[in-house]
Amino acid sequence: MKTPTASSPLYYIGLMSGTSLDGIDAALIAIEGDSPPHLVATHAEPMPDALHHLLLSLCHAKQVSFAQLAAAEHAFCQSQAQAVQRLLAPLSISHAQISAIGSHGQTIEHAPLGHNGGPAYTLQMDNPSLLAELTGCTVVADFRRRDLAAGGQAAPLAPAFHQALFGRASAHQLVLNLGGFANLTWLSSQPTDPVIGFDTGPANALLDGWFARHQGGRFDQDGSWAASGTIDNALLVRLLSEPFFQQPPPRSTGRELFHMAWLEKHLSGQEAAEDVQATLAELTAVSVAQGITHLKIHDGPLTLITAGGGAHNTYLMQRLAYHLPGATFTSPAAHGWPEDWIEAGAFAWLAHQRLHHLPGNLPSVTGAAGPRVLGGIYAG
Ligand SMILES: Nc1ncnc2c1ncn2[C@@H]1O[C@H](COP(=O)(O)OP(=O)(O)OP(=O)(O)O)[C@@H](O)[C@H]1O
Ligand SMILES: CC(=O)N[C@H]1[C@@H]2OC[C@@H](O2)[C@@H](O)[C@@H]1O[C@H](C)C(=O)O
Repeated sequence: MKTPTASSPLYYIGLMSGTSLDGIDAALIAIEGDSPPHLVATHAEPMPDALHHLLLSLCHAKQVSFAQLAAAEHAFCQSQAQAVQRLLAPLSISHAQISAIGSHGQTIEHAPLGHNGGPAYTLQMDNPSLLAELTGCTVVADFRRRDLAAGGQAAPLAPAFHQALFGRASAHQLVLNLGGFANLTWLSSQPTDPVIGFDTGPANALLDGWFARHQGGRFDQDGSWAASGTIDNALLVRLLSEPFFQQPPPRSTGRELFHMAWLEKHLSGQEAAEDVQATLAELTAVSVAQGITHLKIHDGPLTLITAGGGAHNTYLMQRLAYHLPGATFTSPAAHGWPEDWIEAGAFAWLAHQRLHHLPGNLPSVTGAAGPRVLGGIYAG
């Protein structure tokens, strides 16, 4: 196994298609010596409408045929291969120089506590064998299930990567990812303190779903439709009564709990659609602020590195600032990592960890019995 040195970096590609189902993010990273991973190039492969709707329907399907699953998996893998092709095409780095692709796969369902008394499971649709065949690269995949097997939540996994990227600063770091769901990572200024990380609740998944239903289109640009509404406090209280928001970490969640039917259950039917959108943004802002309060930070002024697509939602960011008075919001771009690329970068880094037999999880975050080497290798 090659070891990275300052003169010969190792290259990895991370492929992430998150719970927003907006597209496949491809990030090429370089690992040189002991330095934090470096972002070299990126490509966002848009999710074709047909695939977006197919995956969304699978996430909420009560019954699925094997043929439907196979069709979705095949189309998804073709898009992944396309993403790799388009990422590398303008570069002087060839497929042969890629140590491995880290493929997250598409989360279809996540039930780390099991369902109705059944075993814990987390399901990422993926076809790493086909991806290895289509790209000629070694693929590392199935990152979550080893943590689950060790009694962990299998999510969030990004906190370990946040530590690799930002953990050397002398001051504390608080990283907020606003994806389909939101998660927080706390890196203390004392490197010996355990990393804390957990999902705070829904973010873009519900905002996108309500927007698509009432306005058409994929998402509420800059949160302008939400900003045109009024927060419905009674609705907010009903939404926040969901026990998940009171659950102590380790905790993770997804579309199996927070879906459109969950929202509808709490609606009186009298609400204006834009008021619901404003209230959903408020739900994200309040649940993140409550998550931060739960951390009881006494480590200097609060500084947040905000990442994920929700960091572009101006209205949501204004509501977060309102609920976190005195906090400073920074972009990870200051560390060379623009907000949209951290998660894809995380799965590239996890592939490196796997090839070097290094742990990928943080038991202090997921609750697993111990550090574990995550993922399986599919030779190129
Ligand atoms: N300019 C913008 N205004 C409002 N929302 C935006 C904007 N840009 C991106 N978004 C939101 O970000 C979402 C995509 O975010 P991201 O790529 O972080 O999600 P994800 O990869 O599915 O995340 P995760 O895996 O963490 O759930 C879009 O679906 C949209 O809701
Ligand atoms: C099961 C799953 O796919 N979870 C995602 C989701 O999207 C955000 C949040 O919920 C986080 O827990 C996780 O993704 C990131 C990459 C993580 O594991 O850190």
